[in-house]
Formats: sequence, C-alpha cells, structure tokens
Amino acid sequence: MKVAVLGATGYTGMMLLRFLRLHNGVDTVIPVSSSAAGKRVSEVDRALFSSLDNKLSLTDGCYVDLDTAFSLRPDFVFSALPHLASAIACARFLEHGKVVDLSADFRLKDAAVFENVYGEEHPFPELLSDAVYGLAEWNKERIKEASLVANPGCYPTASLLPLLPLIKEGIIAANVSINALSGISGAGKSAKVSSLFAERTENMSPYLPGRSHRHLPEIAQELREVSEDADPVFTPHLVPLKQGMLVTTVAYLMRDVSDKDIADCYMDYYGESPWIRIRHPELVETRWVRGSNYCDISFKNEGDRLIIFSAIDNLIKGASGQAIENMNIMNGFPETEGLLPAFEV
Ligand SMILES: NC(=O)C1=CN([C@@H]2O[C@H](COP(=O)(O)OP(=O)(O)OC[C@H]3O[C@@H](n4cnc5c(N)ncnc54)[C@H](OP(=O)(O)O)[C@@H]3O)[C@@H](O)[C@H]2O)C=CC1
Ligand SMILES: CC(=O)N[C@@H](CCC(=O)OP(=O)(O)O)C(=O)O
Repeated sequence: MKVAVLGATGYTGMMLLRFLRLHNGVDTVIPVSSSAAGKRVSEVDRALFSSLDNKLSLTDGCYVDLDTAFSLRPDFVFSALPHLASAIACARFLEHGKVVDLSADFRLKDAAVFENVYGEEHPFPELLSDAVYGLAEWNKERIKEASLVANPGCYPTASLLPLLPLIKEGIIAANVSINALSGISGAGKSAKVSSLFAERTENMSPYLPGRSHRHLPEIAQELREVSEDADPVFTPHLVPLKQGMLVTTVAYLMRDVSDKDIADCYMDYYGESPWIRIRHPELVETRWVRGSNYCDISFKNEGDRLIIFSAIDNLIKGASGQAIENMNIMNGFPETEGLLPAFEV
C-alpha cells in the first residue's frame, strides 16, 4: 500500500512514521508537512535515521506538501492535522482511498453537537453518518467495511474500553465519575505557555472540569450506544509526564457480583484482543504501557461500588497505535502488524 501521513512532523504524525517503517503491508510512505516540505525526514526525526528511507522513494526521502501528496494518489491516508484543517483534507483524500482521521472532526455523529463543542460549523456534515467511530475492539465489524474511520480521542479510549462491557451487561450504572490524568504530549507539539517545562514540572492540575472538556460529549455519545441513561462526569488533569494516561472511574454496582464475574465479563469482550490486558488483582501503572499499544485494565470491587482503573499511552493506544490498528482492520492485516516493538517520542 501507498500510505500518506498528513501532519507528519507533529507528535502523532511522527509516531505514525515510526510504526509504518516496520509495517509489512506498506511499501510506500508519503510524509506530508506544511512546515517541513522539501526537508529530509531522517534529518527532522533523528530517531528514524535512515530506517524509513526505503519506503520514501516517491518523495526522495523528503516531506512533501498537501497538493504534491494528493497528486501521488495514496491508497490510504492518516490525517494527524488539527481539528477542522483535518476534515477538509480528509474529504479531499477520500476521493482516492480510505482515511483514518486522528482529529475529532468525524467522531461526533451530530453536526449541531460538533458546532456547539468545537465552535465552528462542520464543513462536511454529510460525511458524519459514513464515518465509523474507530474504537478498534468495540466496532471491528463496522471498521472492516469503512472508508472513513474517526480515531477516538485519548481520554475517550482510556475511559470507554473498561466501561462499555460492564455498562452493557448491566453490572454497573451508567452515571459514572471519570477522573483522568494525562501526559503533556496530549496537548500536541505547538508552542503554548501552558505546556512549558517551568509550568508543568513538579505540578499537577485539573482543567476544564464538569461539562467543559470537549471529550465529555464524545464519551457520553459512545456510552449511550450501550445505555441511554449514560450521564458521565469527566475530570481531566495534567501531570508532569511526557507520554501516558491513567483513568480512575467510580461506578455504582447494579447487582451483587464477584471479582471473577467482573473479570469474566472483560474476558468475554476482550479475551481475543491482543491489546487489552486485564491486570486484576494487580493495579495498573502507566510505565507498563508506555511506548506500547496496550490498554491495561484493573478494578477494586467494594460490594456496592466499583473502582475501575485503566492505563494507556496517549500517543499510541490513544492516537497513532490505534490508528494503525484501524488501518490493519480496514485492510485485512493482522491486528498487531507494524505495532511491535514500541516507541517513545
Ligand atoms: N497528542 C495526542 O495525545 C492526541 C492527539 N490527537 C489529535 O491528533 C491530531 C494531531 O495531534 P498532535 O500530533 O498531537 O498535534 P501536533 O500539534 O503535535 O501536530 C499537528 C501537526 O499538524 C500540522 N499543522 C498544524 N497546524 C496546521 C494547520 N493550521 N493546517 C495544516 N496543518 C497544520 C503541523 O505539521 P506539519 O507542519 O508537518 O504540517 C503540526 O505539527 C490533532 O487533531 C489532535 O487533536 C488525538 C488523540 C491524542
Ligand atoms: C493534555 C491535553 O491537552 N490533552 C488534550 C486532549 C488530547 C487530544 O488531542 O484529543 P483530541 O484528539 O480530541 O483533540 C486536551 O485536553 O485537549
């Protein structure tokens, strides 16, 4: 396959290039950048050195601009652009092939909700019903048939994976309280005061609590697929890590269940998944998933309440790794293809 990566110098774009160099189903990579067009990829991302060069023959080892990439007619495109810029580029490239969008542009099903959350009219509302929400373990059959996959946000991925089976099976109530801790790379590579080392080191803080964060409507939308009563509380926090995400969710148990019942429920849904590890009775830690596509899940059963823990790497299972997983599902490759070994930015 001939695969283009839009936004290839950003954090998630860089990570995609690192995965694609080892992917056996991809022989040609087209790295697309507005800021680095004409520069050599191996000189910008020194971790790659020359290891991707054999797949960069179409662009002479260099990044190209969007128009050049379009003229090279990629079969498959990852868009790792900011919101709105991404929707416009995705709509264009869908003419040639399949697309996985890492931005939030096609995640919300309702254009009015999108406008309310992102503050702008959706440029392609007619594509929203075609887009499949790419929570890979949950929507696999629909992802197989999709041309446009909306890769989930990092907070929604880490929150939804442990909750969906338990809510669907009526084990926990859907009015959950989700507390999430994110590494700073979740804010992207662009310079902002709030991401400075001096602002973030030795410091932790909640931000956009209550109904303020744009991931709350995304999480609520997907929980409502399994329970129409879903009414989550979502509180994100920034912690001084480069990569990583830890989510602790408190839920009310709906019936008397043993630890084994809960573990069995997870195994029924995720027993075949190469990327979900049920860690119970151990708890989870971000260091055990860092640089990998794993989502680790654990829980503490209090009889009336359940405390649920999940850990991912925000840049991998929360973005580029899940995007590769979606490409694998869309094209009939093994789900693990290209995803081992793991990397850090
Ligand atoms: N960071 C994370 O943990 C996650 C990010 N996402 C989403 O993935 C997408 C990429 O995120 P991330 O890699 O962190 O972002 P970055 O800010 O690190 O990179 C985005 C890249 O897009 C390009 N770009 C920036 N502004 C524009 C613009 N106005 N028009 C066109 N291109 C532009 C730039 O690359 P170039 O100069 O090479 O064109 C930039 O490096 C975003 O939509 C983000 O919300 C989703 C889940 C998790
Ligand atoms: C730490 C941090 O800033 N995280 C980002 C979320 C990560 C992300 O990029 O999510 P989207 O793809 O939905 O934009 C935030 O809170 O906005």
